[in-house]
Amino acid sequence: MSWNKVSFTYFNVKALGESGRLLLAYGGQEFEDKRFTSETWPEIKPTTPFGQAPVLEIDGKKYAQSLAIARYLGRKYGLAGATPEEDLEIDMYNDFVNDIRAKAASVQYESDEVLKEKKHEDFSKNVYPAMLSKLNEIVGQNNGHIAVGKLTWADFVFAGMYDYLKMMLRIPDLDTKYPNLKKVVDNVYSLPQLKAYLAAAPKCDF
Ligand SMILES: N[C@@H](CCC(=O)N[C@@H](CS)C(=O)NCC(=O)O)C(=O)O
Repeated sequence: MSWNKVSFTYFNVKALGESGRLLLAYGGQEFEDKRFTSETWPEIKPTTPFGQAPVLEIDGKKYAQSLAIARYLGRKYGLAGATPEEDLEIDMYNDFVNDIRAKAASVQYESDEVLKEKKHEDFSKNVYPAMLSKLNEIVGQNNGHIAVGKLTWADFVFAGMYDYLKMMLRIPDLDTKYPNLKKVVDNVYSLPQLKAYLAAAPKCDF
C-alpha cells in the first residue's frame, strides 16, 4: 500500500524516536520530520494516542509506541525475520536491549537525587556490566547485528538510541569497553540509504 502523507513527531533528540526516522529514511519514504521542544509539547501531548511521543502519522492515522513502529516499518522494508522463529529471536534480543534501556532510565529519571546516585552506583557495579557483556557477546555471535546474523529493524532501534543509552549509563568508554555494540551503530549509520537523511537531520547529542 502506498501512502500519501507521512509524518514522524518526536522531541528534537534521537532516544526513542530515531529508529522510526532512520527506518522511514531506509525505506525511501518521504516524511515530515516534526520535532518539538518541551515548550510546545503540552499542546501536542493531548493529540497523541497515549500522551507520549514518538508518533507516526500515516494518511491521518496516528500510531504510537516506538518499538511497535520499528517492528512495523521493519516488516514493511524487508528488515524482519524470514521465519516466525527469526522474528522471535529479533524480538527477544530487542526486548533485552529495552530492558537495559529501562534500567538506565529508572536511574536517569529518578527525582530523588540521593537515591539516583545510589542506584547508579549499584547498577554500575551489579547490573550494567553483566547485561552489557551479554549484549556484546550476542552481537559478536551475530556478525555485528543484534539478532539473526543480519541487518534487522532491531539494529535500527539500538543504533538510534545508542547515544541516549551511553548518556544514561554514564560509561564514556562504552565504545571500547564493549566494542561489538559500536559495530551495530556503525553498520546502521553507514547504510547508503540513510546518507541524505543524516546529512539533513539536525545534529543531536543523544
Ligand atoms: N513506550 C513508549 C514510551 C514513550 C515515552 O516515554 N515517550 C516520552 C519521550 S522519550 C514522552 O513522550 N514523554 C513526554 C510525556 O510523557 O509527557 C515508546 O516506546 O514509544
